[in-house]
Amino acid sequence: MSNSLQKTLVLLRHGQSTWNLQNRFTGWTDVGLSEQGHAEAIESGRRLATAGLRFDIAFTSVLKRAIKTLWLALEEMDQMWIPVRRSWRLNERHYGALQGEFKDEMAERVGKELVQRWRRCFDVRPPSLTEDDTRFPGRDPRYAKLRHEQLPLGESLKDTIERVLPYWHKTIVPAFGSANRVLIVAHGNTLRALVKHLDQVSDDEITNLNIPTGVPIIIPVNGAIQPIKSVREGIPAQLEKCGDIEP
Ligand SMILES: O=C(O)[C@H](O)COP(=O)(O)O
Repeated sequence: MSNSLQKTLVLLRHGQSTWNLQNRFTGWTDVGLSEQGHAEAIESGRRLATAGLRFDIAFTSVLKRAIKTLWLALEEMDQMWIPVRRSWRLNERHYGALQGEFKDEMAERVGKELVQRWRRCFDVRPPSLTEDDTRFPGRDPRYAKLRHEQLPLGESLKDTIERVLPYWHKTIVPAFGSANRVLIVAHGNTLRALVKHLDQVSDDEITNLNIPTGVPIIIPVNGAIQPIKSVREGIPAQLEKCGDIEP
């Protein structure tokens, strides 16, 4: 590995999932990729290979839509051999009792404005699960090592940031010590959390940011693992605002 290489972080949201396609709140529900999502993942690998990027390590969540996207992208780059680390801390934001609900049906029930607030406002939590709910993560063996207080019942973006950033600081940033190119394949809201941190986006402004599925965001970083230019410039512009009524 040459140390003269520009250190680069790439963020990639998983390809479209079957529940993105059905427009359902997903969160920690472990759904697979749709046919389109599968194609998006392969295309993301193609784009990264065309950009000449070779990775030293990859990070992902413990949810298969992200893991499969990573596999497909690495396969396309012929880099399936690189080390991969998975963590629950990169999981999508937990959507509480909304998980499984259809977003448009929910908007008819409670109003589009509230649905949009749940989805995009910085510190608005979705309605909570209870621990006897089958969707409670404490019932899932992959979370058996989490402390009770780490098991979410429903998270705001603020809560999500609070569990993503310790992983960023303790595990991902140190990985750059021996790696020049680091790939993170994660989820819409965990990537919003990272972009908020990297670009120092205000709590208010972050409500405008949406991360598209399957589009790699290429971020050259300096020695302190800070972006050399604005991360948001590399992300297609979005019109959503906190509380806005979506079309
Ligand atoms: O968990 C979900 O429903 C999606 O992955 C992200 O949904 P959002 O765009 O409504 O936050």
